Amino acid sequence: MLSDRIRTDMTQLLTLALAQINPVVGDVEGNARQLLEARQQAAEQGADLCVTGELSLIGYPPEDLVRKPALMRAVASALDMLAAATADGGPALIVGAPHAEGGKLYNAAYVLDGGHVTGVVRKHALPNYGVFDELRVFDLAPPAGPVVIRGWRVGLMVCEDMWRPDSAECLAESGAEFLLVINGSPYEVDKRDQRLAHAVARVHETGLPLAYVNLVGGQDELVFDGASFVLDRDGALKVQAPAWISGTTPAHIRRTEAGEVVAEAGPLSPEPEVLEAVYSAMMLGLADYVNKNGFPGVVLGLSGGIDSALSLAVAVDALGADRVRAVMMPSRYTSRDSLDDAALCAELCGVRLDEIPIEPAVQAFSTMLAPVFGNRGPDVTEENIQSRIRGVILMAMSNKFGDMVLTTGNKSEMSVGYATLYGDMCGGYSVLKDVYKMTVFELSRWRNAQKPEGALGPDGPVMPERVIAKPPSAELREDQKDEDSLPPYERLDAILEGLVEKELPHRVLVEQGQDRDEVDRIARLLYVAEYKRRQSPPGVKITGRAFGRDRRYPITNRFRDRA
Ligand SMILES: Nc1ncnc2c1ncn2[C@@H]1O[C@H](COP(=O)(O)OP(=O)(O)OC[C@H]2O[C@@H]([n+]3cccc(C(=O)O)c3)[C@H](O)[C@@H]2O)[C@@H](O)[C@H]1O
Ligand SMILES: Nc1ncnc2c1ncn2[C@@H]1O[C@H](COP(=O)(O)OP(=O)(O)OP(=O)(O)O)[C@@H](O)[C@H]1O
Ligand SMILES: NC(=O)CC[C@H](N)C(=O)O
Repeated sequence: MLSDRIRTDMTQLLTLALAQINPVVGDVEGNARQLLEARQQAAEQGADLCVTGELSLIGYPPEDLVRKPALMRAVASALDMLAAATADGGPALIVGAPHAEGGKLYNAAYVLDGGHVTGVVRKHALPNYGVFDELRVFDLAPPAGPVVIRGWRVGLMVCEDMWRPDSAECLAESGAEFLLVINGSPYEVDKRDQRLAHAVARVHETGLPLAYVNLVGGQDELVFDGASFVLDRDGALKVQAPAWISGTTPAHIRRTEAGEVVAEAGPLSPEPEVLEAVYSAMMLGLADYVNKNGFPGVVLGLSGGIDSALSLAVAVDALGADRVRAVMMPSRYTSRDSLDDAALCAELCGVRLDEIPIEPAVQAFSTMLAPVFGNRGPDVTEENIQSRIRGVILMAMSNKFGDMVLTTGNKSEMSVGYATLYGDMCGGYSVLKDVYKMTVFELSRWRNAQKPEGALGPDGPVMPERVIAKPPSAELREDQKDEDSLPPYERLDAILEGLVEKELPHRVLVEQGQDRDEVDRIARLLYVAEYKRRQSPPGVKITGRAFGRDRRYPITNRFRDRA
């Protein structure tokens, strides 16, 4: 190790390994093994310092788990083991872990080197907005000075610390040579631009290079996209690690003869385009949910419609065709086209398709309920019974074979409550929950034209063109079309975009060309459907206003926006 240090000092070069690991929340031993593997890779790349993401030892976000004394005991023994492992002369290791001190609990970065803990930096800025609730479980620490690692004064920060100026300012004033940020930053559309904007601002304020290391992988609704990077002291992007995959990317920080510290050019992975990123988030979110929770695979209802066709494609790409099974459950309203389209989707994706007609169950319920319903005519009750029968069948398949039910509702439907409680809403997880119907069309066209990196599904199309082109229908009554109950999806999604994503007053939407009555009606449906959303399964967060933690409204709520 001594010879390594001398080499580093002589060349004035610090080699970092930006290690994107995929921890499982609560699996301290398994995560510690991943940290050792990352450090091994870093050693093979000749790194002096292996850097991992925020709370890499316990997974992020740990929520109330972090307050369990038994978890903290497991953390302490894992840190002892990891510190001891650094006595071998290999790279120093930065691990994200909770840190208890003076009766308080901090979200911290540990520096392990030469067999010891050589530094602990506590997070100063705790995010408490959107999906984050860190003030609930962690205490705030004052901004800190740099930590010395292998003769370098490193400005170490934890995630949100980079999103405000004070930590970086304090580090620069107290002599940091470069900024190093460990992150648990979940993906959302445009998130990369947000991160870069904050990182560039910190670089410009301090004149220091900045290295940013993120986690990768799915944790319930959140998906961490990796995409770690390094900026030079002028804000130029010098290293870009790949999005969506675990692995270790080398980066070099150099002291020049003029006494400046610069980031050297290294690997630059291309930035995925928006649809590819959204699709990758859905794949990784589902794969990690299913695998980390120990399901053999998933089962879903395949109707011949676009939502279940796209959900099937994502599942096959994420898990492989042999871990996905589909069920067509025709009723008297199911068209020949729907039967054919479902069969074609299953064939294109290479999955097993079972057919279970629901008519016998529909008849049985009709007979059973007739004495109570008396002479009341058919209405939405009978529509929902069909949807619920399908839910019962899928849950029975899940119970019998162990596969998790993949629910298929999209954000447009979940916004206005166009789904049946305990019917098509039943299931364990959803990949479309946070994408509007118009995006479902775009994603389907996109996936038919290309296969994303890492996908396990077919090279060619995943659904016949007709599934994308035909008018959406729930087929719960004769000739039913979604547009009988809802505005066309172009209009519906534009209104929802305004109401949900941008929280615009109705007046502004009307100024943008929307119809006042339609906006008021959709807003009412949005408020009224809150009860359904509270009972809906979790699903991949894609937008900045995912239903659930990002957007919290009361269920019991008489407010109506008149502005
Ligand atoms: N505030 C509240 N808190 C708790 N529970 C509340 C509630 N308000 C109603 N409820 C309960 O919810 C029930 C109504 O909800 P629910 O039974 O789901 O039924 P509902 O929302 O009335 O009907 C479902 C709608 O979704 C459409 N759909 C169904 C299936 C698939 C698709 C599709 O295209 O994907 C569309 C269907 O055509 C129909 O228009 C009430 O009878 C009541 O029991
Ligand atoms: N005939 C069917 N066979 C199998 N599953 C069905 C059938 N009809 C509906 N489902 C399941 O219920 C979900 C809701 O479907 P529905 O057809 O009512 O509306 P949708 O939101 O337009 O969905 P899709 O575009 O998949 O048809 C479907 O995605 C599917 O999982
Ligand atoms: N874990 C964090 O502190 C994350 C918060 C930060 N704003 C982000 O999304 O990247």
